[in-house]
Amino acid sequence: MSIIVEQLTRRFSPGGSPAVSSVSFQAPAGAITSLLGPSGAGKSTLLRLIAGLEVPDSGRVFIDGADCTAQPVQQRNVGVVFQSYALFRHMTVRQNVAFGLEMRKLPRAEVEARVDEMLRLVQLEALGARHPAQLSGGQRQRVAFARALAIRPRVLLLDEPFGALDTRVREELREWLHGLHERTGLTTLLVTHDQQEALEISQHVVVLSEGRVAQAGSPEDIYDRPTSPFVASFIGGASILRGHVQQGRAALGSLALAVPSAAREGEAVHAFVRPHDIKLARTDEAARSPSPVTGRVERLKSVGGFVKVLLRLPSGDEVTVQVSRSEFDALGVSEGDAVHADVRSASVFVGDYAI
Ligand SMILES: Nc1ncnc2c1ncn2[C@@H]1O[C@H](COP(=O)(O)OP(=O)(O)OP(=O)(O)O)[C@@H](O)[C@H]1O
Repeated sequence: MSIIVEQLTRRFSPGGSPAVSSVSFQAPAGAITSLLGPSGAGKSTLLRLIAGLEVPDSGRVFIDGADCTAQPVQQRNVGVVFQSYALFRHMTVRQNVAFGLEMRKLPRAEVEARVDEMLRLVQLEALGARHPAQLSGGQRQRVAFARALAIRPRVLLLDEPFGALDTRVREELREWLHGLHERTGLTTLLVTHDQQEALEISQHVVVLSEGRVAQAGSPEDIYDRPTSPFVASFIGGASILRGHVQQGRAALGSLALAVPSAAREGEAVHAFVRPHDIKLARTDEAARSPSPVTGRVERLKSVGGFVKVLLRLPSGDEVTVQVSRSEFDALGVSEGDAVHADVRSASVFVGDYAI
């Protein structure tokens, strides 16, 4: 069941800027769609508008092709999971999962059968008699999923569901959610500010900035073909190079890159270069690189299996390059050394960089 949002706007104060401003997008049926953006971009407000927990000033929400803008939350039949577990502390896991079913006055036997099914689905069969306080954070969040899924929702709406958990549990649950989605096939909207999470888990990504859609597309589109400086800088930890159009190319220090077709001679340009899109080579191997730029290693930082190399280019720009530990060992450079930097890929935009 698809979710379609048309020109949705929500303003919290009459004169203020809208939290969500003329937002339109489609979440394809059966896919996980991420709503990705920095804090304050309007992600949660958008999710709440789709859930029916907020009323839009204008615009429409369609679930499975039907306009549900005027429907209250209970009638939309959506499953929602928030960052805070929002479990009832005085109830057992089973009672928590049964809650929505009892509200809907399902027969006792059916409630019990559905709770068993949900606990199996989230792999918590053995913990039904426990109270939330006796569970780990990850287990509590799985109970929240079981509760949301028990009502057989048409779509699943997730607001930073792993936001309160530590990195390792978060990564485990990301995998777990992937498996859960494969088993249920439910159309899912996931609010996250974590680009890694969005790129890894979803088939469709809607990037939001200041209440508007900055770009929507597949994770590959968003990562490889950012259409604005905002998306290029928000995704992928890129370094920025500044320069001008010279002889139809972006002259960025000693680099010359292709420019967008609209660029005029002499106009300011800037480029975003991702840390793994620069290949480093020793200066005595320069001949192998087609257009090498020589930079100086300012700082080296070892981070787990890779090394971050902070490079100062002759233009004065700084770029961060990421190399695997084994590549770095083979390179054999130290702070202060000169190295050749071969930029393999960059996103070039016309204008000065300003965010
Ligand atoms: N109930 C509210 N009353 C007034 N302003 C609100 C309310 N809810 C959200 N806002 C404002 O709307 C804007 C968008 O907030 P929202 O929570 O949707 O962003 P977000 O992208 O989810 O951010 P975060 O990741 O920090 O939760 C913010 O400026 C926020 O202060």
